[in-house]
Amino acid sequence: MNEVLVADDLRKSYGDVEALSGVSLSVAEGEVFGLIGPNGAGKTTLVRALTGTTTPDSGSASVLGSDPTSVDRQRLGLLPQDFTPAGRLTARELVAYYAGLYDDARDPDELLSDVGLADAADTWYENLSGGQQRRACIALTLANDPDVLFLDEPTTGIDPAGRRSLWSLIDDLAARGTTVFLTSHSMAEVERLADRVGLLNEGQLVTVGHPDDLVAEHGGENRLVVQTADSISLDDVSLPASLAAEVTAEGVTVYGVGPREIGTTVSALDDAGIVYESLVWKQPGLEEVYLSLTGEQFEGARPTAAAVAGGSQ
Ligand SMILES: Nc1ncnc2c1ncn2[C@@H]1O[C@H](COP(=O)(O)OP(=O)(O)OP(=O)(O)O)[C@@H](O)[C@H]1O
Repeated sequence: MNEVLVADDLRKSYGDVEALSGVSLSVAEGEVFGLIGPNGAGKTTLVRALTGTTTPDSGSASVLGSDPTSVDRQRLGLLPQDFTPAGRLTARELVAYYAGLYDDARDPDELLSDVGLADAADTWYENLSGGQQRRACIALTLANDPDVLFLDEPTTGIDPAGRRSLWSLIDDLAARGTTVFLTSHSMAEVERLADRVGLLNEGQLVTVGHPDDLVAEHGGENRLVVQTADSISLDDVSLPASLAAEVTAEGVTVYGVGPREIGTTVSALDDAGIVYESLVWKQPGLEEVYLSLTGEQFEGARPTAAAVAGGSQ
């Protein structure tokens, strides 16, 4: 594996706040690595340590085999979370300005077209919508056709269609060998883009893995969420032994329901005379992984045995 990014026991404190408490990871060439975690978990601090914009208290980092402060800037792209360029330049002028900082840069109009801003090339940055501004910022980070791209919450404020087109752009970049280090609060974004995901919580990397593997390991069970008009009792519901059900404020949730058990479960509810308004089958995703590993509660976690009516044999 050709390691492009390496963090080794990185620690960084701001006064009493320990933003990074010994983070180690490595990212391979061409990989899209998604970093998730609650507000204040240390994601931006980690990006800053990897890009040489902050100095860790201890530990080490390397990018493309060099210290982040001495790596060839021509090969890196960085979109910070709170980046605001000059407002009284048009989108084209802005991109051309940033392209001018590099020996070898891409064509500004091509960059604007890549991020879906070809029609807004002559609009002042300050007159672009919030989502268009973010897209213009992404175009700037691509001016030098970087080998490694850091995107700190790239699609915040971008509408769903714009977000999807940027996801395709990131896919294309990764397919061409660009290594992408992405932070995001959108689980859908990370699930869609990342080859591997790291969950940072209180300065520590709690888990790292392929999204599917993390979901299988930490995501909990499939469940059938049943909404009923009236409150119900589970006394007469005869479920297969592998399933468990819980009465909720909305009706009943049945846990452990695989695709093959949906029919049996619905029949058991019908046989017990339960009248439902809606039935939704839910599979766990990265959101469930996130919530369970950060210790937050979420609807759909199988409750403790005492609160659950188990199935019959
Ligand atoms: N320059 C700084 N001075 C003081 N404290 C800081 C500084 N930068 C970060 N912190 C603190 O370090 C912790 C981690 O912050 P960081 O911005 O890395 O988190 P984050 O995971 O990126 O959060 P968010 O999702 O809200 O962007 C927070 O408690 C933050 O207040």
